[in-house]
Amino acid sequence: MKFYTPDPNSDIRLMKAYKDEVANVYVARESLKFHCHPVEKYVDKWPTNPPSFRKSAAEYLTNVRRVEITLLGAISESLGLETDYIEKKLGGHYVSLNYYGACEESNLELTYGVRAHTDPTIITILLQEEVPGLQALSEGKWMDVNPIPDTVVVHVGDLLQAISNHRFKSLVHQAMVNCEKERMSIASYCYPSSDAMIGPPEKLIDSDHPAVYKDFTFEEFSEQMWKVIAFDDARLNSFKCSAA
Ligand SMILES: O=C(O)CCC(=O)C(=O)O
Ligand SMILES: [Fe+2]
Repeated sequence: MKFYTPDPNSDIRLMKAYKDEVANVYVARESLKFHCHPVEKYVDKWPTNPPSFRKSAAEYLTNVRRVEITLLGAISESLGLETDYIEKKLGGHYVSLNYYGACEESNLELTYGVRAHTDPTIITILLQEEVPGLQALSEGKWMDVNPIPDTVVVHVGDLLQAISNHRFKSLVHQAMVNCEKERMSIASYCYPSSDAMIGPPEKLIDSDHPAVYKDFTFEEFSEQMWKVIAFDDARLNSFKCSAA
């Protein structure tokens, strides 16, 4: 338990399952979250048990970063922007190793892995092992996103929604638990640097697409996130052009 800390700014943090007394649900996820870019800066803080952990994590996370940059290049181009438009905004990278224990049948109805949310990221790359549990909201209905071997899932996060002036919408998703098998996943959260300007570029604003958001920095967004406890893109509301 040496990684357990209530400090949200810690470079590495173990988070336990908890009961949400207000909603009367149990959130079963246990996760180890840590900063991972650049790897050399943070690797000394990572677990040493099992002994292969640091090497395997460094290799995986370096490759994930490469995939992210390629994807962000393709996303930028699809928006008619320079290939490196989003890459230039990149800053940190945070990872969450998620563990969901199998649930007792009598508790299943009131137990979630993770409740419905969007990610406060540009994109998230999720690797699931073979046990299903991820669901995405599509046209008002929950859809299972079952694992496919050697395949990652890419979530659009709130910040890509803002940068793209709503051409991309952040994905509402949740993780369910089951009574038979524990489940694990690795979520890699891709963040801008604190001074990066988020908000739509001129090219994405016209009379058919008025600017949805003002310019704001990732630092301002992060401050806001601690003030408004929202689980979805309501985190962006105070940056809307129509906001008072
Ligand atoms: O474990 C999953 O399938 C989802 C995890 C997730 O949504 C997250 O870490 O943000
Ligand atoms: Fe998520």
